[in-house]
Amino acid sequence: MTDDASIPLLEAQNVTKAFGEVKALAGASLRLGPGELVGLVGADGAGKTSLIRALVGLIEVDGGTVRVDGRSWKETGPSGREALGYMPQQYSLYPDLSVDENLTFFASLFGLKRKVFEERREKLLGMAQLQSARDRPAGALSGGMYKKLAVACALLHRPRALVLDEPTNGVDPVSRRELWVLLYEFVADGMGVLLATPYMDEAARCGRVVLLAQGKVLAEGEPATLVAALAHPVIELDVPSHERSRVVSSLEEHRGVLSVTPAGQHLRAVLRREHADDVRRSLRGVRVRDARPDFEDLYLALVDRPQAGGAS
Ligand SMILES: Nc1ncnc2c1ncn2[C@@H]1O[C@H](COP(=O)(O)OP(=O)(O)OP(=O)(O)O)[C@@H](O)[C@H]1O
Repeated sequence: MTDDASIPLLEAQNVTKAFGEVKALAGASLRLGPGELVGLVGADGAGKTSLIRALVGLIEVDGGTVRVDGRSWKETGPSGREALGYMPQQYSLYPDLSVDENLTFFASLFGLKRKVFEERREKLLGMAQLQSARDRPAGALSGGMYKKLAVACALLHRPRALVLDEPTNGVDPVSRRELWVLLYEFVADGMGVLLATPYMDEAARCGRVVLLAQGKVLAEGEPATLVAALAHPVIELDVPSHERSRVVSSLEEHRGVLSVTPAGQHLRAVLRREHADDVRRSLRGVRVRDARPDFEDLYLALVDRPQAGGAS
């Protein structure tokens, strides 16, 4: 890999990919630079895995271009992979091998010299807080420890870019936080990290997000900037539980409502700006207050009724 910071580590431009009749990617673009933490956000089936697979050279695209460090996969050949650490959604470690043995196995795939490997192993075990579990079979680790070991294996060869497909799926909140602390450390060291996530709170923690729906990018930018640009008001409603389903149905049918979601004891709704007064009038008898928009509001406003737009 070159050290030219102006060249993205990974870049997809107008990528299309169909599986039979299904258009998984319909002109998606994304770039990842050094020291960036980019979140690829979208619902199930939005095309996140397909875009990631295209970026890491596992599937050939039908149209558009994919570049790793400024070169196509054809140009780099397998050497392009050395630049990347990749953790797919179903990451397979060897369940009967211990933590140490799994690391040893993956190090051998990358042809690491013994001394180099031993140094990196200790550092990674320390970062992932797995030292005390090093002799435990991978199959006996908790979900979070397993994921951290998988990340450690993906980092053994010191990639400049790390690509993670839904890394915190099925991970408890404490391990999730530990994983995030690790990711921030990598990014602070100059690594580019691309992570696919269906979780809005995780998306909001990324430096930049790319919102994907039906294989297309709906919006891209810094989460706080995107939220600030949401042109539609958000309200919270106090609705007694026996009234909830009726109020939800009537809101969902209203053309002025972009999304309705339960929020603890309340309901939360994003209103189309031009119909906001109309919606409020229709809620006579319900206690309504203005709410501060968050990333989930933005996402739902864009994805639920994408024709409405919302963030520029
Ligand atoms: N190998 C494949 N063969 C057929 N269809 C596929 C294949 N891979 C993906 N698809 C389809 O392409 C679309 C996008 O799938 P993809 O896995 O990229 O989405 P995703 O956003 O990663 O979803 P998830 O979070 O559920 O993994 C889906 O409709 C999916 O069924």
